[in-house]
Amino acid sequence: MIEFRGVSKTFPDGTRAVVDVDIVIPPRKTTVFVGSSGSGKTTLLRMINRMVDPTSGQVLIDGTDVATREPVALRRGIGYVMQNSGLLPHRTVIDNVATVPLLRGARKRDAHAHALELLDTVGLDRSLADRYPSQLSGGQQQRVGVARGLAVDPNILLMDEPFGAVDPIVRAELQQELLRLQGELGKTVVFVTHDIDEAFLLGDQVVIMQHGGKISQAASPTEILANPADDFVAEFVGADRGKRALHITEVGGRRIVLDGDGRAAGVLAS
Ligand SMILES: Nc1ncnc2c1ncn2[C@@H]1O[C@H](COP(=O)(O)OP(=O)(O)OP(=O)(O)O)[C@@H](O)[C@H]1O
Repeated sequence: MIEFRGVSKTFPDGTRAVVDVDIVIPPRKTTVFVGSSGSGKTTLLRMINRMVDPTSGQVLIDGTDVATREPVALRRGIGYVMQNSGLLPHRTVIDNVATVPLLRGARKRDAHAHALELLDTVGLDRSLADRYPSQLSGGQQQRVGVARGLAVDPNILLMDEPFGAVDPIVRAELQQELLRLQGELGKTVVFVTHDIDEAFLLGDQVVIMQHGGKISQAASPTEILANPADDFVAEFVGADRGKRALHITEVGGRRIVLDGDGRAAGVLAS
């Protein structure tokens, strides 16, 4: 479990990125931070692995304040996937995936064997292992990024707009793939997006951030759609447009919430 207790972040130039955030992120579920540009989503995410430290308040992982953890060691135990994959351009796919395990002292042969398995896990052909990132499509690069994030077998996987830079069809594929993976792996996933449809599709818990780094609502997609906390949320999720008359359908054993246009708005926990 990850817990934010009264967390604020003011950058040295005076920008108040996050203001007094209290939130519990349950284990083995996907929590999505969604909001417009500059609402503090990335800052909040980065406080989990100490890429950013709060100005006040605490971030706890399983009851331990991350401020007491050595940042590099902390980061090596938490998967991190970012937009544009963040792959090292001069290293092959397999070396990119194996980077952190090798830094942690794994033997090269073991790290590579595990990296190949991870390519299977994220749906990539092993024949791509010796390519360089520039020789892959955008969607393939993102899959390598996810494989790299999983390479240390983390309990927590942080994903910062991981599908933001790919076209809509590939994006939909990657979203489905993440739902499948999460069904198998059951990580604590914290995901940042500015796309409310993506948030509702992927999130067990959706955290709606408003400009100025405050949380407007944190709840399941269905709760948010049924009972938006305020006018900001209602407008942000489109509830005011009457488009989201919800109904539920079953696809592949999962209960999917559809909006008035028949678009997937969320998946109900079974
Ligand atoms: N290092 C920094 N120094 C000063 N201000 C910063 C710094 N990093 C972020 N900010 C500011 O803090 C606010 C929140 O930024 P953050 O990146 O967390 O937002 P976001 O919701 O993730 O936005 P986006 O969707 O555009 O990535 C913004 O106003 C941003 O300009």
